[in-house]
Amino acid sequence: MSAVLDRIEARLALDAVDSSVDTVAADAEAWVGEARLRVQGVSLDYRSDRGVVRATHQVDFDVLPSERFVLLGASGCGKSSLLKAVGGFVTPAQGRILIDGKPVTGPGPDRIAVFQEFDQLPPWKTVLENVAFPLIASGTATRQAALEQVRDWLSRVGLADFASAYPHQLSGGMKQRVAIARALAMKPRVLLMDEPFAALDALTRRRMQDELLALWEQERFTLLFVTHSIDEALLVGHRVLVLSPHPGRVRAELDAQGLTPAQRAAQSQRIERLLFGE
Ligand SMILES: Nc1ncnc2c1ncn2[C@@H]1O[C@H](COP(=O)(O)OP(=O)(O)OP(=O)(O)O)[C@@H](O)[C@H]1O
Repeated sequence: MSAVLDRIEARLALDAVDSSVDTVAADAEAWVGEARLRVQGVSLDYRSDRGVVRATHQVDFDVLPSERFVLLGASGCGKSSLLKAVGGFVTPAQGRILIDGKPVTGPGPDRIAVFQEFDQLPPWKTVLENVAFPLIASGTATRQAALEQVRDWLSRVGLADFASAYPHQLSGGMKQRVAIARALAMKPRVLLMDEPFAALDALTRRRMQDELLALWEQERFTLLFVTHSIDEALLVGHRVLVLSPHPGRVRAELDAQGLTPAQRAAQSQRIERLLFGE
């Protein structure tokens, strides 16, 4: 794992030397063996009575193990569609998606998603049952083992005292913590997060971002995170993929790790120019 992190640091050092290079295509081949997730030339179409809507056009990116990778773009640029495609819920019209080198052909317990909506938790199940359900239903753990793991996960997200509460008894932030615990308990190869904090108030959102980063420090999970907030992208991501408006195409891939406040402000302005023009 540390070898991978060393590679990321080496990559960042290289990019610092040539900050005019937006994409990492130049040495992509050297990374092939290490990518946890590969998205190659992915175009996504939706068919309706009114014809075909192209959501993304020939999008490429790689995510390394333990990397936090962010998809950023304006509303309608296809961020959620890309996440759904990685989740196996949408089949690409062009291109392919690989997890650990194997093509994605449908949903699977190796890719678990956390969404923005608070109603992603079945309201008739307690917090404990909500987190245990995927572990037991997928056969990942026996009921006994699942319940032990769940108690551990609830402690890690600060909900040890709420195991027997129902979702309607929780705040929005607490519900998102349950969803995160439920996802991480499955130890997914890639954790998918679709604007998970967008429906929270600003203070809770900021706290949840910090908590997510603290959990990542402990668990080093691989994260694909969707947002339309430049600040959130630069806070959460090691790398940020900026997508153009509808249909989404790759505008740039930027480093966001270890930035000083001045560098972060510069990256933020750069992203604004990419998204909105001069
Ligand atoms: N089920 C669907 N049927 C038809 N068109 C769809 C469907 N889902 C998404 N689209 C279209 O695909 C495009 C991309 O949508 P998507 O939700 O992926 O964008 P997004 O970047 O996640 O937007 P937002 O930030 O508003 O959630 C949009 O034009 C949208 O209208």
